Amino acid sequence: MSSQNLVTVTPDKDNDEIAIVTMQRPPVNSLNLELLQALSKTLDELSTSDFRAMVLTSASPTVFSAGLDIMEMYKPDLKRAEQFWSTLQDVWLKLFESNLITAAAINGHAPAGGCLLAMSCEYRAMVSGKYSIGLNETALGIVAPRWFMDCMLNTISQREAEIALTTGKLFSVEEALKVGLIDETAKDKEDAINKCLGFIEKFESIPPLPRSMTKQKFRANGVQWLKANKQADIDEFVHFLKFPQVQQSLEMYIHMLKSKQNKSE
Ligand SMILES: CCCCC/C=C\C/C=C\C/C=C/C(=O)SCCNC(=O)CCNC(=O)[C@H](O)C(C)(C)COP(=O)(O)OP(=O)(O)OC[C@H]1O[C@@H](n2cnc3c(N)ncnc32)[C@H](O)[C@@H]1OP(=O)(O)O
Repeated sequence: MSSQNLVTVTPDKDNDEIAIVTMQRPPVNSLNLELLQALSKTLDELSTSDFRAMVLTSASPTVFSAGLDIMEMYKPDLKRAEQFWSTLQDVWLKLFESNLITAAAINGHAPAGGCLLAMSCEYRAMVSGKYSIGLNETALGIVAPRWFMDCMLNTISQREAEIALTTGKLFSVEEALKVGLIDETAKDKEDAINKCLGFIEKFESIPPLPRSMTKQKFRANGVQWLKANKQADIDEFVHFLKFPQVQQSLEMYIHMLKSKQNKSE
């Protein structure tokens, strides 16, 4: 699949100022360099378009996004790893600071980088079911970067965030609702999108510029840190990948994912 097809943008059927942005990298929308590049390009295009709002969702029936593609971190080509991390930073900055009204229709699992994308939006409706969402990096033997943490702190309390991150917690849909990691539950993807549209409607009579400026002021802290430390953050990521213990943890995690599959056959 060419990178052009990894993300689709379609106007909402009832309101052509709202973009439905769909990630479609089977099987689980894991965020590899190409999907991140497609997201980055889409966010650029949206920022200069007539769309005033977007709903981020996934074409998978059970997974919003499985987070970063682990294969981008396991025994990586270091030049590509730099480009990968830099593109992830750009996607986060563009989405978190977007002038558009942003909402996530979370139609399935959203671990780690998947949770980051959802938290970067202003509103989250998640389909009920046996899905999970959270920053589970420590469970993989890796450390969520500071700006992942800042993003979670923009969503739930510091105490909940610290416990969740140190334990690598993946919240069930009910737990996520209780701590405020999601705003609403939905019965299916269509319902989740409709709930996001309901959130977007609240801004019908609010002028866009003061709205987006207010949002950006609320979000300035985490953003300023990353903008000032972009290269240092890339260097730290690449350095981190060189640790044998990190590679070992990733290898074990990949085996675990594969054996999980064998068990259910
Ligand atoms: C201070 C130092 C700072 C420096 C920073 C350094 C490091 C930190 C770096 C980054 C932070 C990391 C962020 C991340 O996002 S890491 C990724 C975390 N993701 C996960 O843990 C999710 C793993 N996946 C799952 O749990 C499940 O797949 C699922 C999402 C619940 C879906 O389950 P389902 O049963 O539907 O699918 P399968 O498990 O059978 O998967 C199908 C297929 O996809 C492969 N796969 C799944 N997830 C990933 C992934 N994240 N990356 C790559 N591949 C993935 C899986 O292995 C199967 O592959 P197969 O070939 O066997 O079909």
